[in-house]
Amino acid sequence: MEDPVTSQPQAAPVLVAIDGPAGSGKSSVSRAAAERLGFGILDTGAAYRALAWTVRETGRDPGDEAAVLELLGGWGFSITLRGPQTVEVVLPEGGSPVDVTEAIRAPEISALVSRVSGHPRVRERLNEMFRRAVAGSGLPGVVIEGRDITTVVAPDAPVRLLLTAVPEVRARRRAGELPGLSPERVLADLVARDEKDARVIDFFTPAPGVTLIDTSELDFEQSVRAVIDAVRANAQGFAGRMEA
Ligand SMILES: Nc1ncnc2c1ncn2[C@@H]1O[C@H](COP(=O)(O)OP(=O)(O)O)[C@@H](O)[C@H]1O
Ligand SMILES: Nc1ccn([C@@H]2O[C@H](COP(=O)(O)OP(=O)(O)O)[C@@H](O)[C@H]2O)c(=O)n1
Repeated sequence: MEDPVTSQPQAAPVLVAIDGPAGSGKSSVSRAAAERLGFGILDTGAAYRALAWTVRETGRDPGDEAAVLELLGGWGFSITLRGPQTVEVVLPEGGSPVDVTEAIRAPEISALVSRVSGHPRVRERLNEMFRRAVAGSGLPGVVIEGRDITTVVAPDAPVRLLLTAVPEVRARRRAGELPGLSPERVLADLVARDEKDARVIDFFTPAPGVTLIDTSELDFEQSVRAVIDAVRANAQGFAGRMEA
């Protein structure tokens, strides 16, 4: 890709890969860290959620891999890599983009998404989409967060982190965002989803070379600092591209 001003080839963005279970702080902590570093952020879970939303909206069977792949052929997806998150999809039959930023966080979508994300060929297609989005972003760096970023999507990223926290802490945090649901129900839903997701990818154990950050005892600001410190500790060769 060329720099539009200088016409020189642009350097590929520095990648910071972050994985972790539900409620570990991946989205919120990674976003705050990315903003301070002057990097973009790609929330891959939002893509799986948007796909699950589309599967539901179009009445497809989430357990039918061929049906989900067929849908992907005509599916449009876009997500902002900087600033407030906006997620849009274009349905396979076309039409204007639909803003699903809020809708994809609904508990019905959380309950459905593991069925859609469990299909290996669907994962391959989304992974290609993630790599293209990052490579063509024109940004100095991008934090990519999800479940298999450190191991599958960007195993060669110079910074690879696994964020975690004990289930009770993660559920308490998530319950704070879902005031209509009891903490017990939130914990049960979160543990059930982690179990389903963990059948496909191990996001509890750091792979070789991945730094584990346990945020159970850290508040939000301490967690952001821990991520930035870990990025700095691995920043040989790209320190000049970070703002923080
Ligand atoms: N270390 C922390 N201390 C307190 N609250 C946190 C911390 N990390 C995340 N949170 C809050 O917990 C909730 C879930 O975090 P989120 O980033 O959505 O997790 P994930 O993306 O891993 O599911 C959010 O409301 C977030 O602000
Ligand atoms: N890289 C990823 C990211 C998300 N996912 C799936 O997408 C779902 C939603 O991801 P998310 O990151 O929004 O979930 P939370 O941790 O925010 O609750 C997960 O439960 C997984 O099923 C995945 O399979 N691989």
